Amino acid sequence: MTEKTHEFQAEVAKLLHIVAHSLYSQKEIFLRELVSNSSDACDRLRYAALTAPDLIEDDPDFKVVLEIDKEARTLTISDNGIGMTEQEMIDNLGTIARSGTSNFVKDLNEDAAKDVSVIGQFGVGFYSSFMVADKVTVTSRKAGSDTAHTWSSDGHGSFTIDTAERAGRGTTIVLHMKEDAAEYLDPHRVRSVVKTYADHIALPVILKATEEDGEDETLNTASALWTRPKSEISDEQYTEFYHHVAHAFDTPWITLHSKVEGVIEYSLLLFIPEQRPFDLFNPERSSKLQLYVKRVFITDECEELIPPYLRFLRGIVDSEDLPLNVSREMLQNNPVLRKIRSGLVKKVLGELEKRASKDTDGYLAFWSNFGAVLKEGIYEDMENSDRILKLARFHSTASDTPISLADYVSRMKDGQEALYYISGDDLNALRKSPQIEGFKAKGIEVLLLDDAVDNFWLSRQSEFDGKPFKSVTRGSADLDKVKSAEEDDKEDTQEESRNLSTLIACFKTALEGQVKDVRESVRLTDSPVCLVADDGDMDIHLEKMLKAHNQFDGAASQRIMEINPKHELILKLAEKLDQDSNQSDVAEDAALLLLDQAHIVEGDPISDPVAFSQRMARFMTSGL
Ligand SMILES: Nc1ncnc2c1ncn2[C@@H]1O[C@H](COP(=O)(O)OP(=O)(O)OP(=O)(O)O)[C@@H](O)[C@H]1O
Repeated sequence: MTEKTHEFQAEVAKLLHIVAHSLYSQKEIFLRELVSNSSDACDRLRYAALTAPDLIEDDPDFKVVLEIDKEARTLTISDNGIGMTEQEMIDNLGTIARSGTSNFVKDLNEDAAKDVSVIGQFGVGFYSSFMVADKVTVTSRKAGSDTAHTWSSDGHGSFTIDTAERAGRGTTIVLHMKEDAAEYLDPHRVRSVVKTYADHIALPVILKATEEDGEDETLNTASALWTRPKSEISDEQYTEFYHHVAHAFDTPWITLHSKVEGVIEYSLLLFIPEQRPFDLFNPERSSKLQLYVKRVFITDECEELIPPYLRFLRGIVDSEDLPLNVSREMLQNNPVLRKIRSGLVKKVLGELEKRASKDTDGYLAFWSNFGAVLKEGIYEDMENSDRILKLARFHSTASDTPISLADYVSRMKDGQEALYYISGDDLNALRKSPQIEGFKAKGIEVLLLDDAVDNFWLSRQSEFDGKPFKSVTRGSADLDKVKSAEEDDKEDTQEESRNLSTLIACFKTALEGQVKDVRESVRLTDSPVCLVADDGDMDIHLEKMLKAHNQFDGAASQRIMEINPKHELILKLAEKLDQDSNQSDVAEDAALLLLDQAHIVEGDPISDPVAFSQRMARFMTSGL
């Protein structure tokens, strides 16, 4: 066969340009990436060989071999893993296949990209070779096949594929080192890089002797990290293992390493990242936790291992009880896995509870990264919803930092019976909502729920600590039971409400068909009017959110317009009407203007902008 030339996918070409020109000082990570890929390739073959043992019969000892050739200026990384077919090389080494990653690269600007911790998140992986090499060849033979192919590229726009010879299965990568990367042709340097970044790799990483009479040297400990005693594992080794399993660059916030013994037996080494992975909100909500059985990697796509609301966890679980030849189908509804899953959930929630009380700042940072995901558990995991609710933190009118519901309850006023909240998607807008004015004036705290997921769990969880959740944009505000510091005197209120009855009647006529009712408000102090939902209707913001997600198919409920009985505008209008009943045209204009204004405050469109502006002009003219 003759050599065939292929163009890189546009995003790969862009990525390669960024990688080759990266100012990143830790170029040595290329070796970690390549050794890590080799180790993954061996893991995958070990798994495949459980059902097809002849795949590895001729060469059963998995290993990665490094070879330095100073004269040729090459560093070679070989493995006897699963290998790649011609098509797999084209796909894996010419495109970015992982979902979400491609778009991420497309939108990446070069300045941000110089920071490898940004590009590292989506796995620059194999392509990091071009940080140190100006030419890379990959020769691979798939296990079970007798043909091999060589992929070759200088990283500029295209690569070639040709047929090749390779003695056995596996992959060999030859890096032709750049002038400024000569240090990686020095055995000392290679040894130290492997020690630092790949000591946790569970198979031997061997450096071939450079001299005829020298001896090959195994550079790493070569046993699965989680099988070693905790006391023998340094923080750095944990972090490196985390980088390997999570394809991440940050330092884990929490590392959980333990062995569970009893009816079922398993080891776990779990991490909670410090930074939010870029694909956390992918619609699949899939977990990346790796499942091993007796040290053999089985899969990193096991939905049964951990619920989606803990999908930010990284790491491994190694079971002693599952059979080695467990198939993906057997993992579904498996009682052993169910027990492991429940154990993992308890362990993680327990650790989060500990941190929430001991490390408030760390916990709040965790919460801002992963809180919106963890909250999914409040409605998905009935068994643990109370625990998760206690772990949840929320913005509120009384605090600049998010608070717990226990904090909220401890600050409830005498006579206050509910936990009040307002939901929406813009925290700043929520803070300024007219519906919370009266609560603020009475010193009653209101939770500001600005995550879309809040509306979901609220539909399942009606109370906390025996007290109901109540939306401030729905139903009556029942603020009367709570006294503020300087409560207005009662007679005054009665006087004013008497004066408003004509105005309210006039407003009702003017807004017929547009609102369900017009009534006096106890929740307003500064704004003249606001809209609220009737007791039996859907909360305003919930309805809005469902509409935005095309999940609302009922007829929109009409709102109640509440008017502020102490607002100057309302009082003046009422006075005018009481003095001269011919002023009802003015009151009608005012009603329509105020309704439009209330819609604007809610961030909703107004039904007739032309009529609105004409009315506004009339009103302003009459005021001049
Ligand atoms: N030594 C190897 N043997 C077999 N397949 C390999 C080898 N190296 C790379 N691959 C294949 O190429 C793909 C792309 O590798 P690359 O390092 O770019 O990304 P990755 O390993 O999937 O993710 P990450 O970069 O985050 O580690 C791998 O998923 C794997 O399928």
